[in-house]
Order: sequence, then structure tokens, then C-alpha cells
Amino acid sequence: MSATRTVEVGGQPGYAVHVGPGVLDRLAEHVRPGRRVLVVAQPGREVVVADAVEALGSAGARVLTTTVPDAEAAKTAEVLTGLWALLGREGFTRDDLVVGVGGGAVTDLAGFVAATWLRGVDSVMLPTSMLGVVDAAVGGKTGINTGEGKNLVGAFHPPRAVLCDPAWLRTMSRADYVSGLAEVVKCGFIADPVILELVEADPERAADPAADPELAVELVARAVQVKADVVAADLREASLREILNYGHTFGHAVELIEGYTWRHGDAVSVGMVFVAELAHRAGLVDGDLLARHRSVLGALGLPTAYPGGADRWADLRAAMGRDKKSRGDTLRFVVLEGLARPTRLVGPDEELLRSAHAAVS
Ligand SMILES: NC(=O)c1ccc[n+]([C@@H]2O[C@H](COP(=O)([O-])OP(=O)(O)OC[C@H]3O[C@@H](n4cnc5c(N)ncnc54)[C@H](O)[C@@H]3O)[C@@H](O)[C@H]2O)c1
Ligand SMILES: O=C(O)C(=O)C[C@@H](O)[C@H](O)[C@H](O)COP(=O)(O)O
Ligand SMILES: [Zn+2]
Repeated sequence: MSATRTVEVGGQPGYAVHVGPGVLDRLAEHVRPGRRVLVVAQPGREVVVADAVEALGSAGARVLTTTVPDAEAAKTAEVLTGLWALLGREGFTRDDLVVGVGGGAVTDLAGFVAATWLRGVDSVMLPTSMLGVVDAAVGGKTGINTGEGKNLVGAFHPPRAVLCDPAWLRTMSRADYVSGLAEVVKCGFIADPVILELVEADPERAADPAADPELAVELVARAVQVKADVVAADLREASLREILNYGHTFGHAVELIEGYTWRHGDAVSVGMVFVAELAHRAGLVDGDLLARHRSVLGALGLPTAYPGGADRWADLRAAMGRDKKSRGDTLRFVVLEGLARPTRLVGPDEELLRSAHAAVS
């Protein structure tokens, strides 16, 4: 049995991300006698939910469980309203706890319920997807989508703990797992090139959720460390945190245009190639680093082009204008000016944007 890896996330208060077998034992640390707990679960995660409910119950909690729709269908105002109604009917107080069980869609939703109920109650996240554990459950960004864009409504509300048994990830489909690896690769490009080397050494092995548990945990720990370092320094995205948005300006636009049917990591993968093309045209990224984006993402089976987008430039451009990093009419992109050297490209020329788009169409 491998040891638990723990990454501390600094803050007021800080919290820990524990990745290892038996992590559910730590749920008891968040239970006081009689404390009520709402478990917000993704469909299909019944075994994890049952284990969590047992751990919470044995520690003396009064547990209520609810299952929300799968994937992005969970991140809607309607689902959120339903959860508020449930908490109200059940009389949840500021002393109580919300636990999210599932992929990033559910941890975003559960985190936002916790952020907004009575202006904020505690939450603990049990991410069951690769993307959830390396990114969504960590760092306190919570929220839902709207018809106008991705994550347009939300709050910064860090959890009290993030617990993940890596065995949970092994039941993931390869497509969902690899989508999560896009965020891991993102961390490689913006901060930790060892991640890129680990993936490049054997992309087939890295892409298989069950092939190499040690490699999987190493990638998780490295990506979580990148995120922890950033959010500890800039929780509310005054500046530094924007680097975690590498590839997201274009990626979120694709997700909106595709009616939230694209996997988030797939969209971010194309978004990273788009922004590398943009930075290359701006003289910031050389040909080798640009090519490395296509090669590492492509080797994992991630998309490096958005073929459907060729006729959709106007829609993509409008959606990118609603990106949270925009200021007024000015688009702002996180770009690299070298490996692990993120910076911003502010208000790039429209021709440059069109040309980068053509390169990923
Ligand atoms: N808050 C943040 O900082 C942050 C960061 C990155 C992404 N996100 C958000 O996270 C979401 C993407 O997360 P995701 O990729 O986990 O998507 P997801 O939650 O939609 O899960 C993807 C699919 O994997 C399934 N799944 C989850 N765990 C599984 C398991 N153990 N075994 C088998 N199947 C499993 C789900 O049921 C779903 O069908 C997006 O909404 C994105 O915007 C948020
Ligand atoms: O944690 C962050 O900060 C990120 O940007 C991480 C992203 O991977 C994540 O997709 C996040 O939800 C995007 O945030 P948004 O503010 O662009 O909606
Ligand atoms: Zn993301």
C-alpha cells in the first residue's frame, strides 16, 4: 500500500490535500457530535459515497445525501436552487458541513453551495476524477455556468480539506482521465517542466488510469503543488493566479459554443495550443516550445485543434471577450515567454488572433 501524499495549501485558514489509501478516515476530523452533513454526489460514485457516509456517521454526523446531474449539467442555477431549498427544508445552520463527491463539476457546485448558504459554511471535497483532484477541488474557486459563459457566477471559498484515494481514479474512462491530464500538462508548461518529462517518457502509460499508480500519484502531487503555491500567494486572482488560466480563454469559449458538451480539459488542450500559437506570433514562444505543446498533448490523445471552429470566429471572439481576465474591451491572455515563464499578452492585434485561430482550426 503506497503512502499518502499531502500538499499543504497556505491561507487563512490553510488546509491540506491528502492523496492516498484510507483518506476517508480523515473525515472524522471535520465532524462534531450532531453536526449535519450534506453529501452532494455525482451519479455513479455510489461506492465512494457509501464509504464517506459510513465514515461520517461513525464519527457522529447526521448525514443527508443528494445526487445531482452528471458533468456540466450539475453546474446550473436550477440545480443550485434545488440544493438551497434542500438545505433550507432540512434546517442546515452555519455549524454544518457540505461534502462534494465526484468530478470537478460537482466539487465546483458543492463548493458554491457551501460558499453561498448562510453566506458560507464549511466544505470538504472528495474529488473522484483526475481533473478534480489536481485542480477543481483545490484552491477555492467555486461556481456554476450561465448561458453566456463558463463559471460566470461563483465565489472564492476554500474547502477545509481535500481527500482523494487514488484507487477512485482507476475506474475513470480514458477520455475523462486524459481530459484531467490536460490540466496537469498545463502545470508543466507554466511552472513544473518535470511534469512534461514524466508524460513524454511514456505517454501511453500516463494516459491509462490503471497502468501505473505511482506515476499517477506523482503527477497528481506535482500538479497540486503548483496550484497550492499559486493560490496560497493569490487566492482571489489579483494577478499571479491568472497563470492557472493558461489555455482557458479560448478553451472556455469552445465549451460555451459547444453547449458545454466538450470535456473541460479537451477544450483547455486546444486553448493551450491556440495561446502558444498566439505567443509564437508575438515573438514570445519559439518554434520548439510551440511544437512541444502539440506533441505532448497529442501524445496523450488530447485535441490540438478545434475543427468545428473554422466558421465560428465571431462567436469565439465574443465569448473570449467575457473571459474574467478581460478588462473593458481589452482581451488579456496568459502566455509563455519561455518554458515555465508565464506572462500576459494584453490586447493582441485582431489579425494576430485570427491567425492563431486559423492555426488551430
Ligand atoms: N474550481 C476550479 O478551480 C476548477 C479547475 C478546473 C476545472 N474546473 C471545472 O471542473 C469541471 C471538469 O471536471 P471533470 O473533468 O472532473 O469533469 P466532470 O465532473 O464532469 O467528470 C467527468 C466525467 O467523469 C465521471 N467520473 C468522475 N469520477 C469518476 C470515477 N472515479 N470513475 C468513473 N467516472 C468518473 C463523471 O461522472 C463525469 O461523467 C469543469 O466544470 C471545470 O470548469 C474547476
Ligand atoms: O484555479 C484557477 O485559478 C484556475 O484558473 C484553474 C482552471 O483550471 C479552472 O478551470 C478554473 O475553474 C477556471 O476559472 P475561471 O475563473 O476562468 O472560471
Ligand atoms: Zn481548468
